[in-house]
Amino acid sequence: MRKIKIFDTTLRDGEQSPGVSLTMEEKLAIAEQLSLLKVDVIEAGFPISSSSDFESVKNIAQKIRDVEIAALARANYKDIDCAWEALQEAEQPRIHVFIATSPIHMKYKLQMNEDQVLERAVEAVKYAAKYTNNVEFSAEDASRSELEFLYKLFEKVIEAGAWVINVPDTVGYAIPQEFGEFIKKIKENTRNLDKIELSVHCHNDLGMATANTLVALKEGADQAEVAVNGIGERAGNAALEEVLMALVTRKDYFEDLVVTQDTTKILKLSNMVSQFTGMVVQPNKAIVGKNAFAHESGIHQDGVIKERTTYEIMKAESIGLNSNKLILGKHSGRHALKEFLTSSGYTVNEETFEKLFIKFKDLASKKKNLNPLDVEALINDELYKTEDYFKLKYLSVTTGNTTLPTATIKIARGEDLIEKAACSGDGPIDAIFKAINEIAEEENITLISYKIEGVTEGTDALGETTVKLKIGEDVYVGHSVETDITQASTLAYLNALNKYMTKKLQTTKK
Ligand SMILES: CC(=O)SCCNC(=O)CCNC(=O)[C@H](O)C(C)(C)COP(=O)(O)OP(=O)(O)OC[C@H]1O[C@@H](n2cnc3c(N)ncnc32)[C@H](O)[C@@H]1OP(=O)(O)O
Ligand SMILES: CC(C)C(=O)C(=O)O
Repeated sequence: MRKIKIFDTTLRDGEQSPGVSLTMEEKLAIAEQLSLLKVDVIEAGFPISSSSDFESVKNIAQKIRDVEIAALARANYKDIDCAWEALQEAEQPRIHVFIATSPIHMKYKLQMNEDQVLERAVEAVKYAAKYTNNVEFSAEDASRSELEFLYKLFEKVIEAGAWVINVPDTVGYAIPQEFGEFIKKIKENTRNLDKIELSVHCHNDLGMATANTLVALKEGADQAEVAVNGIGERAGNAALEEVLMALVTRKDYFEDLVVTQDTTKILKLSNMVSQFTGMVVQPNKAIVGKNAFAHESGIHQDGVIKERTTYEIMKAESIGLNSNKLILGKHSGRHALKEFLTSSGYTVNEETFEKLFIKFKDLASKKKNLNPLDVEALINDELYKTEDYFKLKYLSVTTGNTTLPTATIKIARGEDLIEKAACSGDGPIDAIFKAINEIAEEENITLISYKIEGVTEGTDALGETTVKLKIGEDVYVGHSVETDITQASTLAYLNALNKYMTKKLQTTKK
């Protein structure tokens, strides 16, 4: 039997998805869920890339136990020092050093030749190994690199102290059979590779990240680098839920491979990542899409009623879908909500619980059929909200086919200064956003996307609103869940602005 390690890079490569910017609280919440799912390694960030990445890695390293915490570093002393500083309080720290090895990357990007890259890689791994014996080395763009060069380089970095060798398909170029052969050759021709761990990190540019990962594991790789919902640079990374469920569901095929994760935590984690990143999961997405366990056509429904396995290869409960048997509604009391929180893995103090209970009752009285996802969205909103610098006090919107859409809004700014604005717009939402901008008085705010989706079906569905604002150089994702879509849009816009203000005020204090 061979234990496969699941290395999650949602917080590092996942956060490299265009337009995604997670707050520290959101990153910590995701890390907590990853730890409940029992991933083996959490790549918490790339500390040198920004002070907020540094702080997030540090925070996660302090708080998340029983999991290896990795931090990324280029092959230079400054990056490695910074990664190590951020990892100081980690129970099981890992420094992840990388350098590109393909002719294209070496020639054009690094402007280095093979000897220089080899020397730099060895020097960097030796340096990182002074801090910890848990050093991972990645040969960026390995799948487009010369094999002979990789054998030599890997041997040297293993000698220098690397404990994990990672083979990334950085640009998602590999084809499964070919990638399997590639891994096999690396295993056969690299001296001492059997004494350490071999990893793969596959991107999805041609839609083959999961397939490439699985074939590599079958050929002897020990670790799969994945991200929740398959998010990541460009078309994303191999999806955690796909790799994991493939290994579990096709145990007959992957007979000698063992994974130790709790798959029932998948759906909650997927929802959280989707909510915080604003990257909505496509309905037909494998494992976590809302259609993944739904049957629409009669012949399929008939089959499933007679015998579930006719059309289902996995149980919905195995990923945490419908596992909660308590029906929450407007007649539910504190005990039921507490039970829901506990069984969903949330721990809250009494004060937060009371706030949540009031919000829950309010929601339940507006919405007849509460679904567990509605309640989870409400909990996430309450638990991981940012400081409310701008607070909504009053909102009135008039619109109609013969009326100019107009929004009147009152917002508490900072401690207690109440400001008022009234604006008209192309539609009610446009009018609301203009009125908020008038009060916020921030220059260079650009709305780059606005999305509203029903969390559940029906006209009383919760509107899950996601707003992305570009302010200066950064993108801020605001999120809100309400039954009233004008209110949801206002709160999502304010949420994005509050994230911006939190960052701005933190920077001013420093
Ligand atoms: C495949 C991957 O996912 S790699 C991780 C990608 N993630 C990121 O890039 C995170 C966000 N990045 C950033 O914030 C910035 O790029 C920073 C802070 C990391 C670096 O910023 P800058 O110092 O301004 O450099 P910039 O990004 O413009 O260029 C990268 C430099 O690193 C060099 N470099 C790239 N990879 C490596 C490496 N693995 N080891 C050593 N040097 C490297 C490049 O050659 C270039 O060097 P040059 O300035 O001498 O030409
Ligand atoms: C840093 C490495 C592992 C990476 O993200 C890639 O090559 O895609």
